Amino acid sequence: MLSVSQLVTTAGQVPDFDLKPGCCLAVTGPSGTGKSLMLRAIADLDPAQGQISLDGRPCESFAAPDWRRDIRYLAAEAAFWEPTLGAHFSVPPTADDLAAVGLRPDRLDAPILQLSSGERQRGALLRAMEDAPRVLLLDEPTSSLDAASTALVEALLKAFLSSGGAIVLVTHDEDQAERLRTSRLRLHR
Ligand SMILES: Nc1ncnc2c1ncn2[C@@H]1O[C@H](COP(=O)(O)OP(=O)(O)OP(=O)(O)O)[C@@H](O)[C@H]1O
Repeated sequence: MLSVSQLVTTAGQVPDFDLKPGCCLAVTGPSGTGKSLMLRAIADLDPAQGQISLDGRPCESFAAPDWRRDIRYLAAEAAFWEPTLGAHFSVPPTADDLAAVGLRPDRLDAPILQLSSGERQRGALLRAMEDAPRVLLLDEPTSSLDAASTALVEALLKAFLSSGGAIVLVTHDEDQAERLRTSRLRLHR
């Protein structure tokens, strides 16, 4: 489904990989080895050399919004530009959607600045999963979460994989990498 070949970011060369539907590539490695730059390059947010394709179709042949609709990037610190979480969705998430990540319905209408970092992180993940993307590029998606919320998010990600989605997961949590991954990539200095 997602194929990455000869990718070079400003941090260096990324090993080639192919990701099939239902598969999760866990990317680990010391700080500063280019994990985030790799995700940003795949999302076509930063210039990079190399070939990236989806279902055999090269990234360059997609209009940028179409590529980023299919290949959804969630930054380690997600940006918000509307006053409330709910305003970031084209269709507001249902109570069940919110419960899947442990968010109370009233969090949708609270000012962004009144959300905890964990609530913002879970809200940003729900937003990234809106409209059924094909691939999720996740940069430390549970870094602000307690164990219970992390378990909810991991269950949601497993359901996404079961439905045929694919994930590139950057994480410093080796146990999480082992729980979710179908393959591993370790970046070195
Ligand atoms: N836009 C940029 N231009 C040039 N260098 C950058 C840019 N963004 C990050 N870097 C540098 O590239 C290197 C890799 O950064 P990156 O954020 O990808 O690391 P990382 O592996 O994700 O680290 P961490 O685990 O701390 O999040 C770092 O040395 C960083 O300072």
